[in-house]
Amino acid sequence: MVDYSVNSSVALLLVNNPPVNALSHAVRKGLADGMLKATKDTKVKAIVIAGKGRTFPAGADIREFSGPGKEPWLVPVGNGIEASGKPVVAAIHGTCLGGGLEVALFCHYRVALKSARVGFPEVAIGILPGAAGTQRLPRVTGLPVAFDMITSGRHVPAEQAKKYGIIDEIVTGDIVNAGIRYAMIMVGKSTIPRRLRAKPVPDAENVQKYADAAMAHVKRKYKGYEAPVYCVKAVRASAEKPYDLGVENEKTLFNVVGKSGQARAQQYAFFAERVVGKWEMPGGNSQTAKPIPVRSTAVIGAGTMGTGIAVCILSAGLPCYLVEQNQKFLENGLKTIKALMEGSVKLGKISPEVGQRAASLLKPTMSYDDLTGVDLVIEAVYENLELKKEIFAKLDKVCKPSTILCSNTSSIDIDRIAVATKRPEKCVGVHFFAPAYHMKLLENIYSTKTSPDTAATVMKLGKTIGKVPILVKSCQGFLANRMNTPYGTESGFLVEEGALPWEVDQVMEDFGMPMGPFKVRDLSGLDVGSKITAEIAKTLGVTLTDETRFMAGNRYSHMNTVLANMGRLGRKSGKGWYKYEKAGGKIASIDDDVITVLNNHCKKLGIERRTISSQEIIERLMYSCINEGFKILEEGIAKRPEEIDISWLYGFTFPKYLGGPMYYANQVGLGRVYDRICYYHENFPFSKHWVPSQLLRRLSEQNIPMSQWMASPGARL
Ligand SMILES: CCCCCCCCCCCCCC(=O)CC(=O)SCCNC(=O)CCNC(=O)[C@H](O)C(C)(C)COP(=O)(O)OP(=O)(O)OC[C@H]1O[C@@H](n2cnc3c(N)ncnc32)[C@H](O)[C@@H]1OP(=O)(O)O
Ligand SMILES: NC(=O)C1=CN([C@@H]2O[C@H](COP(=O)(O)OP(=O)(O)OC[C@H]3O[C@@H](n4cnc5c(N)ncnc54)[C@H](O)[C@@H]3O)[C@@H](O)[C@H]2O)C=CC1
Repeated sequence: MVDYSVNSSVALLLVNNPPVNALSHAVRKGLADGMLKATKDTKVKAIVIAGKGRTFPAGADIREFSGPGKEPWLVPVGNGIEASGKPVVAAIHGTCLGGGLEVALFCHYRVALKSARVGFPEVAIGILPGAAGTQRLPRVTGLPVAFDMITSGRHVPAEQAKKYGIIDEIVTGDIVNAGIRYAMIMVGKSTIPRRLRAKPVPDAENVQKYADAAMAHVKRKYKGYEAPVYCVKAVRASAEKPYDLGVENEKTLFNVVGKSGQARAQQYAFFAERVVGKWEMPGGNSQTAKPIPVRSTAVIGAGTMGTGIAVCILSAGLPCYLVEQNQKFLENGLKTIKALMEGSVKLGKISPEVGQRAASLLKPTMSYDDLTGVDLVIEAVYENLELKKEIFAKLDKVCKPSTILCSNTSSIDIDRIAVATKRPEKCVGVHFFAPAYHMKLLENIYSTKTSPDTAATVMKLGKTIGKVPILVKSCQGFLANRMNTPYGTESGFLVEEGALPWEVDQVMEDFGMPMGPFKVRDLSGLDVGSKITAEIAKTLGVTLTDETRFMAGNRYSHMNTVLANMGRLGRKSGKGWYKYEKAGGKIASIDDDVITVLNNHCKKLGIERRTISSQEIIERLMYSCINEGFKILEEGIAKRPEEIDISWLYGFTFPKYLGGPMYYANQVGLGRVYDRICYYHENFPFSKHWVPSQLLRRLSEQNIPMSQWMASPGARL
């Protein structure tokens, strides 16, 4: 795991643990043994630590965190490195993260390729740097940078890291050779002044000010997450305690936060994100399918979604046609894209060069004939099957035979659109989430005819444009919207039965959702929901009135439309489920008028309002969705619970510290969740979403935890 060699007078400790050279037990042992050997060998005058293959160690082996762990721990290994009288150089390429950066900070010198990145991403997996990183980084960078890097987990490019003092020199060429050259220059120099443990933390007297600011920041930005709070406490101690006590304190904090449910959930989410990249569908999978190269693209429709999607594509440096039917909409769309790109540059999401290049990559047009040569088209016009079919038929005629035709439809079965073409195998759904330039989920949808190569192409495109792509089978609403539907429906029923909108919102925000369901409705507009309901009613032949309580035998709440009909459209009209400081305002406050409307509505319907507990609110909103999630698995719409959890984490900003709704269900206990679903089914027989999933029933009755079920696909159904 650590290859040892001596090159003239320099010993090389080359970590060899693909793919990311994680600091597993064998690597730690290899480093300790290598240091011992190099120290004893009188011919060795300096030592280089580097990584073989793609990277310097990218951190501890996260999989080891679920076991008891084994000595040697990283701190004693690091102490051995630091105590060496022979200069030790970390030669860094790729990603030097977490424990990897801690190893580098134990070394006396650090050189890096310009393309390398360093960072402490532990906070993202619910822990803190536990091998003295919280004590050593502040001694190099000072407190503000250390607080920022450790609580954000951001990866810092090598040149920036050099400015912070983390990297001593940017080198070129082969990293091992560059490390050895640098080490030879350091031969004979005392290592004592390079030992970070003995250095003071700069500006330590102002620790209170920096720590308070950091704590206020993390409590606001990472509300509900425990790890950032622990990170602040650990870094703070670096300025308040002698080095060894600071390290002890870090260990104590690490042991608490590292054993928390949040850490386990966040580590599950880390691996779930990687699992969904290994997709499978009838006829192929991520290993066997071949994506076609995408060098040019087009987006049809310059509305809300089309412009957002174009921004994603342009930010990745890909050329993009933007096609509209209406000149004014096209001009407005271009203005939106320009503003969004400028905003991305300002926020540092893209470089100014990429921002400038976008102008030449974007090709607005009103003519489909320009699209002959593009590799991939994304349609984002109104949600209307006939219109989408018309566009797909047109694209099928003008585009070259290899062009992949994608639809951003939020609900229409892809098969129903693909029939309009002679290339159904090249038709696929690519469902972005609003705002498309911001939300990380890309829900790719295969139809009965989509080929694995087409699926591979959109999965790869997702990664290229910085999204987390998942692949699911087509059905009405697909995975994300279908599963999320009971969340909205049940919140509507809860306010009819006695809860107040702000009570429901508060409970769900305390649960961890960034915004309660009624604030979300106000944000997207009550008219939007009301129009969708009206469309469904039309299809079902139902005439909606204020007294309507059922649609096609299913319970229904008309309250949203009642408010929308009063002109209460949400934020945009200054009133909705809440009232706002002005039309377009953002500050929501409780509105007594809504209570009056609700009371009148309930009186009309003969509903006696009652007190509803927080527990019931969470169960009704979450368990109804979880039940649907199990049906989605039963039907093979998603292959694994990980696809479901990722869709909620990145499509609906479900808190990562709960892992995702399916992981959460497993934590609650599938038996309990199933029993409560049965209870609600008995009490609310007219809501289809409470009909218990058969898969959940089986897992619950046989007492099979989801983790076991996930690990043995053969046991599925
Ligand atoms: C209280 C608990 C008791 C526990 C006892 C043990 C105590 C030990 C004390 C430890 C004290 C030290 C503390 C410490 O050092 C903390 C850490 O270092 S935590 C880890 C920090 N590092 C990270 O979080 C990096 C995570 N990885 C990434 O961000 C990306 O993988 C990376 C940027 C490195 C590369 O990205 P990319 O090229 O896109 O590749 P993939 O992401 O697809 O990864 C490829 C492959 O590698 C697997 N993998 C990646 N990182 C790790 C890792 N750190 N451990 C294990 N495995 C890792 C990844 O899952 C992929 O494999 P698949 O098989 O494909 O899933
Ligand atoms: N708005 C949202 O939050 C989300 C919407 N979607 C889906 O994305 C699609 C687009 O939705 P929005 O962007 O919200 O709609 P939108 O109404 O903002 O924009 C649609 C645009 O398409 C243009 N258009 C219509 N016919 C056209 C044609 N024949 N050729 C070229 N352009 C044409 C219109 O002029 C309009 O500018 C829909 O299918 C919707 O269901 C998906 C995810 C989220």
